[in-house]
Amino acid sequence: MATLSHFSGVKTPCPSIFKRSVHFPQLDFVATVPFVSAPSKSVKVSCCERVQRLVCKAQATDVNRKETKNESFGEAPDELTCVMKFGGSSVASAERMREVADLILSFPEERPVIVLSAMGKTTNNLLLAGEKAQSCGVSNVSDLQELAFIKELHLRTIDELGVESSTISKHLLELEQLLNGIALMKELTPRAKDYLVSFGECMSTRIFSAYLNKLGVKARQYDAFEMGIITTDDFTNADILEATYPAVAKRLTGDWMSNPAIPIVTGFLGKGWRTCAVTTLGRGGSDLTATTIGKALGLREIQVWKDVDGVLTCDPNIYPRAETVPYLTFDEAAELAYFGAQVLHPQSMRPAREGDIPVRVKNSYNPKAPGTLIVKTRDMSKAVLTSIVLKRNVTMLDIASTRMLGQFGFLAKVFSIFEDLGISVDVVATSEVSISLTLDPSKLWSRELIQQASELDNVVEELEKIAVVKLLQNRSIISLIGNVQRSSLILEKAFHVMRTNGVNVQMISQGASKVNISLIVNDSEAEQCVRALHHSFFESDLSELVWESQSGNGYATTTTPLPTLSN
Ligand SMILES: Nc1ncnc2c1ncn2[C@@H]1O[C@H](COP(=O)(O)OP(=O)(O)O)[C@@H](O)[C@H]1O
Ligand SMILES: N[C@@H](CC(=O)OP(=O)(O)O)C(=O)O
Repeated sequence: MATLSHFSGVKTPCPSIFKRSVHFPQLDFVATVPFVSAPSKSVKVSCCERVQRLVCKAQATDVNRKETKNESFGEAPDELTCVMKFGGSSVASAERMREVADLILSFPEERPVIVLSAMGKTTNNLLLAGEKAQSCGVSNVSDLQELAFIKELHLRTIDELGVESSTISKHLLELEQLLNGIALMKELTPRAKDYLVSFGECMSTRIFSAYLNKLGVKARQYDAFEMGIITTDDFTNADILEATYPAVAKRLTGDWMSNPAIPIVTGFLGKGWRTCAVTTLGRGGSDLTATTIGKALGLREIQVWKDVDGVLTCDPNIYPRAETVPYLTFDEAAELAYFGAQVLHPQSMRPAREGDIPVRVKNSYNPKAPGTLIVKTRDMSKAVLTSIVLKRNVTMLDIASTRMLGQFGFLAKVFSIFEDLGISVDVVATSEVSISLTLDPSKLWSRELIQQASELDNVVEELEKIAVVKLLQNRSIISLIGNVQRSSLILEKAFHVMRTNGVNVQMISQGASKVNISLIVNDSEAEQCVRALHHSFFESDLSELVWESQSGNGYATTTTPLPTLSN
């Protein structure tokens, strides 16, 4: 991974050459121009100036190579090197888009595929607009506050970046027509929802691509659903299908070889393989788009640029003193994402792990911060706890067989009920005749509230045919992601914190080879537990404990006073 080299230095405006570059179609800067490393003087310069400088340098130093390499002999351009995904907060305004363009240009050695999310809170606003149109049957959807906000944001951005309003005018018009349709039908199906939210990514990528082209940097916009991202037809939560990888590789590599331009791809979206309709990959799904493209092209690295310094030791909204985790394995990151850390999409590690492609989580607001590097293996010899994750609003079921002894097949019966009802289970603790488990809220949340309630009723009704069932709601899963080789130490310390704070752990689960220990507590106690656990594991010295537990007697004693709950 390259270190961030900021394009700073003596201002070198080169207007004539810059102008020429705009009209010079072969200026495939990413493909063939060897960018020169940054001068050391640190003077803030605009993106425009950077491009001018790149163009000057390219023309001054590489004219011969360029001519012989691509044009005279028709050789293929150098391959694409990495994916850079920028989330909604990274492209929330014209200013942020300029900074992202700057950032991309500050990696002269990279030939990246760019994946973008919708601008800022656009996805939320689109969903809200859809729901209002459906429920209020708005006669004139142009009155919808959310639609007005979306229009204003995108038009202002276009204006401030100086790109043509025609870049997205068709989309804005179509969006309004779609909302009118929803209002008329008073219906917002999951399929319509996915089509509705797709406007966010379709517009952000078009604006950004037009802006790069305006700067003289050749870029090409892609809608993921036209580019080979093929998914199941599970609207609002679709899965990537295998056919995606060859299709995406063929399309992106083919275009790049024949006419190099930075691909700017819509994150989050796909195309259902049966319906051919637009699908979405679940909230935060652009991370998955990025890792999918990384695997499809066999790229060197996948970068996901966020608004935090990397993956942190816990959610900074719960505890602002959370620290950056420098290294994670794919397994740790997947577990962390699955158990609720918003920073990564739950499925996003799968393609990266399959392709063994490192994922780097970086902060677009603070590019110099080293971020988090996620790889296949890492040195765990000193690792105890990596991160604490909280999943709120979880439903727990306590199921005890009505026949108390030796009832083989009991667990199989319980799980077949969940299978039949299509409900995923998260955490399980079991004996031969009883089982406690939590239900995966992400699968339940994607359904309507009423549907959720009746689904829970159905589960209980079915289970009551073979067991006594207790339904416990408003629970939280606190997941301790770390080194299971140190599970005794982790558990000792965690339970000490819980006891000191008077919290009763209602269920605990730890797999043999997993990187995760899950504790279930009441929702109302959960955040305070996370803060106390964080303090205990990350803000006190564990080295003595680690040393003692390694050196033989198996007993680790706590030397630091344990914190009590506080808000
Ligand atoms: N363990 C964690 N590490 C880092 N960020 C976290 C963690 N848990 C929750 N977050 C939240 O995730 C946010 C980043 O994820 P997200 O909003 O999806 O990023 P983006 O939209 O830029 O892709 C952060 O702003 C932070 O509030
Ligand atoms: N825009 C989509 C997809 C996404 O990945 O967004 P973000 O990268 O901002 O989390 C969402 O809000 O869910």
